[in-house]
Amino acid sequence: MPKVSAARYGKDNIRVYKVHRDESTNPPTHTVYEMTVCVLLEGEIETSYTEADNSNVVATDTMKQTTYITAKQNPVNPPELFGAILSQHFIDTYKHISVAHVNIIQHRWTRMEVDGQPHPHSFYRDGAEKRLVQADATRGTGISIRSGISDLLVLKSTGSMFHSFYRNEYTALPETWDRILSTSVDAGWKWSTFSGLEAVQKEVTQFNETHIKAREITFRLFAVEESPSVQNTMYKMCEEILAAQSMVTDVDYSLPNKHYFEIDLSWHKGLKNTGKDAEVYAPQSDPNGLIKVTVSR
Ligand SMILES: O=c1[nH]c(=O)c2[nH]c(=O)[nH]c2[nH]1
Repeated sequence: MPKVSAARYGKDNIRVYKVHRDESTNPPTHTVYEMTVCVLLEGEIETSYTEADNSNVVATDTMKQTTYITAKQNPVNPPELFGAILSQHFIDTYKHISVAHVNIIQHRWTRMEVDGQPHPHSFYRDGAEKRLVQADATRGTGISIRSGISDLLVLKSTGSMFHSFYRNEYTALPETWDRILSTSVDAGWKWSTFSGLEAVQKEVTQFNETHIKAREITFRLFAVEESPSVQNTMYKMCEEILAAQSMVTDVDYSLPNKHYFEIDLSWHKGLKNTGKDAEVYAPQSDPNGLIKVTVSR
């Protein structure tokens, strides 16, 4: 007899925008937030699959409406707090729901500078980088949160090496002591499980601080390190984030190695464009290296 061994369902791609208006300035200063939310619920929902029993189905439309109402009635910044409030709501409200998974992708709206002044209500998208939160409320356990960043595209034009790697008859790659290093940063830091919403609220200032710190560590080590490999540089980033925030138990990075190939132009009038003479390179779309790590305390 087959049985449901895992099931969750919900609403994905719930797009939410919220404005905060500070009326104490003239004109009022607006701060805007935009996010894409996914809510997935688990619990005693098997019979909706096996017996067409919808009596235990919280409609995915209800999840969307709940997301809007929760955003209206609560802060959406930091997104970790909003995710915790929203996920806790579902297990508090529905006794047959045991786990609520809330995923938040926060998009960038950076304030414009106009005539050297921060503009009160105009913003621009300064890149594809996203701030991420996965907040999961589990009945009887608490709220687990992973914060992160993704799609942060970076490049350094020197200060990266890759040599002394394993060589055999399948190895074509030459060693290099000076290469271009480019990646799209996807990083996360998992917080030790919060006992409940109050525990999240108590630490609310830590989330934005740690986001800023993790980003700063990523930038600084990427830039300053004489990188011997993607592996070693990402490990050092993890170590520093763990050292910077005692409530973080695990840090993970997933880094594509976006290759830039030298182009030999010597066939054209002996043009020198390799080694120390290399100036024009061919950026590669694919294939790319992909290096992942999780470092735990
Ligand atoms: O930093 C790197 N790590 C690798 O594992 C690898 N493999 C490769 O071909 N180039 C690189 N670079």
